[in-house]
Amino acid sequence: MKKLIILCGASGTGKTTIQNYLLKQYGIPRVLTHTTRAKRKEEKDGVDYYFETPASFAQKHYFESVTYDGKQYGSSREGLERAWQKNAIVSLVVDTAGAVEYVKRLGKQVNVWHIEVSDKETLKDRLLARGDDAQAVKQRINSFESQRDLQIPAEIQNNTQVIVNDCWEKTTQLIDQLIQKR
Ligand SMILES: Nc1ncnc2c1ncn2[C@@H]1O[C@H](COP(=O)(O)OP(=O)(O)OP(=O)(O)O)[C@@H](O)[C@H]1O
Ligand SMILES: Nc1nc2c(ncn2[C@@H]2O[C@H](COP(=O)(O)O)[C@@H](O)[C@H]2O)c(=O)[nH]1
Repeated sequence: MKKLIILCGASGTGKTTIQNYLLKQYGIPRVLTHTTRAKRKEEKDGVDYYFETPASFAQKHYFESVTYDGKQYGSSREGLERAWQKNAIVSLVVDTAGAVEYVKRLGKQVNVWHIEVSDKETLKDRLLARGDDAQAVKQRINSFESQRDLQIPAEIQNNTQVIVNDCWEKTTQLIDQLIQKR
């Protein structure tokens, strides 16, 4: 059965870093999604996201879409199928609302990993270290969506794997165990 690993959690917890590790270490492809937010330094269209204008975003058909920190994000069935053509296990980074939607619609094909940190204060430092603008970091950390995503939604609590990403070495040890168990 084709499988989808969903990575969710608050901003700065390390979802994208883990997604990149899965790609590099295990060849697990990423499902690309669409957004209207501005590109960050180093990000590339068609590699990190499909970057859209509000008009081009509105023309696409999405499996699910959300507004997060004032910007639009959406994932498509085509994006998922494209990744599944490369490999039977793929990964997708979405917010917790997206995770709930995928579990509702794809059931046992989905494994949700909720990425957390023990000390919320480290999130701001991580986003600043990533090169994000200080004002944008403040807004992002305080956004309703990032605060909400610190917790696992009740609907998916029983079948979500928690990964506490405080120490990268411990995180990779746990991920290696989870992948090898499969
Ligand atoms: N275990 C860790 N220890 C220290 N820094 C880390 C760790 N994991 C990730 N980081 C760093 O934290 C920053 C944020 O990580 P990342 O971009 O993966 O977070 P994210 O959850 O995808 O955030 P967002 O939702 O805002 O896109 C990056 O600079 C990354 O290198
Ligand atoms: N529900 C969805 N959430 C998505 C999608 N693409 C990304 N995201 C989530 O948005 C926030 C912000 O992302 P960022 O790259 O601007 O930091 C983060 O939680 C992502 O997981 C999507 O298609 N659907």
